[in-house]
Amino acid sequence: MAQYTRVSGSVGLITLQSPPVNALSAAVRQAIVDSMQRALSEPEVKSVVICGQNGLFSGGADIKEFRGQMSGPPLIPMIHAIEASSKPVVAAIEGIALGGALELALGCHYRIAHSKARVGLPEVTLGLLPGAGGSQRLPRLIGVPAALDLITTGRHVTAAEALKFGLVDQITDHNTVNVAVKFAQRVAGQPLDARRISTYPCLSPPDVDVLFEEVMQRVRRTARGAIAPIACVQAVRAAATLPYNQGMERERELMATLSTSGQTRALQYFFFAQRAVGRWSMPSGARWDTSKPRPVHKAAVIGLGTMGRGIAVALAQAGFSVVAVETQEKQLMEAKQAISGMLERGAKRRGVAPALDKINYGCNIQSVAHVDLVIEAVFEDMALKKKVFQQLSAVCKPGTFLCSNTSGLDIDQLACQTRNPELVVGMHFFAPAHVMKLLEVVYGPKSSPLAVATAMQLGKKIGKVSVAVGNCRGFVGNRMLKPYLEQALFLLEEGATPEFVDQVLEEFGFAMGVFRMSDLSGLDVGWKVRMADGLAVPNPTTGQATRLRQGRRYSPLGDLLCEQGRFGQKTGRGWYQYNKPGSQVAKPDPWLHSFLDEYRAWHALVARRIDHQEVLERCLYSMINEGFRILEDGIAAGPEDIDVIYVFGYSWPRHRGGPMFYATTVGLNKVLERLEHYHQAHPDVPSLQPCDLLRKLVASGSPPIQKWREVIKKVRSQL
Ligand SMILES: CC(C)(COP(=O)(O)OP(=O)(O)OC[C@H]1O[C@@H](n2cnc3c(N)ncnc32)[C@H](O)[C@@H]1OP(=O)(O)O)[C@@H](O)C(=O)NCCC(=O)NCCSC(=O)C[C@@H](O)CCCCCCCCCCCCC(=O)O
Repeated sequence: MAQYTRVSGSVGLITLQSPPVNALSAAVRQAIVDSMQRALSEPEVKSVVICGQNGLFSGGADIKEFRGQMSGPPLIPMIHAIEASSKPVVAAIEGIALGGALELALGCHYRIAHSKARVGLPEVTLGLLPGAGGSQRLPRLIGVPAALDLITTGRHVTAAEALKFGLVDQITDHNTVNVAVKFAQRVAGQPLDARRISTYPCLSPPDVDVLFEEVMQRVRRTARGAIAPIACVQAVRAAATLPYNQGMERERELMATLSTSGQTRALQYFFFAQRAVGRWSMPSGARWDTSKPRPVHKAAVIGLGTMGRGIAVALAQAGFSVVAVETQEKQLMEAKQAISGMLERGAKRRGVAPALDKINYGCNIQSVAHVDLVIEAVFEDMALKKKVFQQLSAVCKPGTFLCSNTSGLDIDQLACQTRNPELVVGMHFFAPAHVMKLLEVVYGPKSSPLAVATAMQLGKKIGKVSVAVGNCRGFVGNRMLKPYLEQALFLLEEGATPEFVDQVLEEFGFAMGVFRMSDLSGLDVGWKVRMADGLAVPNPTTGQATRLRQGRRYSPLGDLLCEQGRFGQKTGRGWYQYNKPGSQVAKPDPWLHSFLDEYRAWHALVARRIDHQEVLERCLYSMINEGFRILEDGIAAGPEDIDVIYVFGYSWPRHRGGPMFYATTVGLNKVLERLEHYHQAHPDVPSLQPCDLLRKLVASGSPPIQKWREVIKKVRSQL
């Protein structure tokens, strides 16, 4: 757990040993305490170095331990004892020093980092604050503004940036432990009073109150209801205004609130969920650890509209050679210009050279003959996509993976157009594709584990969080979006306004309510799909029949707006009005309110008062219910997959863990009971009918989310 050795005659070397990230578990903390005692008691030892094994200092407190009763020596007194030591202690930071690990390093008298190391206090991302003295020592060491930045964002900084801040004393390109040992020998016997950070005054800028006010306002604006960023500001404020001991007391109080909050439980769940989705499996039994990906060197993108452009940029920025194809010369030139601009802006932001030479442009599909993988991103039209897949199958070299960026069409139908259907998968990016982190990798019944593994690995290489999902209409994300959108429309019919529904959803934590989001994406997208499905029909017969289609309740409100040319932001009118087409500032539209009044009158609907609770329950529980159906159908392997898709692709507030985790915080029995209630009131809305898996989970005592897979297995084996 930590090895103690004496090196170079007079240096006690404590090596943290707890794979994979040397987290500061109870056993590691005990070993540090024991090793420090030994180092202090051995007269030959004049100084101490703390490092981590395998080139990695430590990933901080062991997050798994937060779930249960804490045992072993607590971090705070351990770090105080190190700081109070009469012999100098040097932290040798390789790889990472995050959270509690950086707090440990701040308790040391000196910090030496490898040039490639990264340090940070990411506790805020787990719904916590640096609760082992980090919120009090960091501002004393690097000043209030820099500490506020690091602690409220949780961002990792490079060794070079850490040196600039004065967070580390030295950086090296050589063996960090050797450098630290030599350094420790040099400083042995020197006075330590000036090296104990807790004794430093906290130097604040003269306008510190204004600074805290500004930061607090920014944090409140961006936190979307998360409490940890606010507590982080309060803790740093305590460092700036109180003596160290009182600041520590404030840190403890704030930490006590955060560590017992539902938000930290959600964020810790999400931390592990993000990692769990990499361990994908398919119903065939194929898995991440038994399926080897094939290397991709050269990729192609077919269709250079908004999505294709973003995908080409994401690939080129990650170092892939890209062939970008658009069949019309004029569109190709426009796309080339747009892509070059995106690459240049991205490169400027990251301080690197733009990867312009990574992309070759072509008008002819023949130009993709030699690539390893193609991503088709043409219009969302099955006939067109089928044609492209036939052409690709004829043109590409044997073994080329053929992927579609469809957002919900049947992957199997595309695979059937090719000679090698096992090489076909969906790669569903989210707009803007070079920015959004999510990638749904969609396997059809014929997709091989090799194709899935290759797409998953490619996703990782271009910086995406990739989730493997099965093939069905809308896959996971868009399939769950359907009942959510549908409920929002029904609520308008029954008396709500777009502003009210959006306000409730934004207060819940979504970056954008459903109507603002629809205006941004374009109302015509869904309209075209509904027309293709025979749902949206021009001039339907009047009366009740227009609100009942294919045997279920249907709201034509979206279709009616589209018939008026109101496609959202791009036309300057949608659920809201905008100053001009393309503007992003949504304003309530009196025209829309009269339109809703007329619509209700026409259909003899009496507007009623709808409250916050009903908006949340109907929109979210119908979506969650669909999530349970997706699990039941085996489209997602586990609830973590759904939650990761929703946080990264649909702006679900991370501090609520994702829709399936949220259901556990509400209580599965409550979700079931409310769905039953709403289904009784709206029997013609099938998405409100609670699904079997939800009933089974409630009947089995609502097990914790980590145990759902066992129940899902049982339910699926009974089908
Ligand atoms: C470290 C990483 C950057 C590595 O990334 P990489 O991509 O290489 O690998 P993975 O992310 O896949 O990780 C590999 C593997 O390791 C697991 N793991 C990673 N970090 C941890 C960890 N810290 N703990 C446990 N496990 C970890 C990970 O899950 C993977 O395994 P899996 O099986 O899931 O595949 C990257 O992993 C990373 O960023 N890690 C997280 C780093 C982090 O966030 N660290 C901060 C942790 S929180 C912390 O340190 C808190 C401190 O401030 C101390 C708080 C002290 C509390 C004191 C109590 C105060 C009192 C309050 C209560 C008072 C009550 C009262 O008074 O009444």
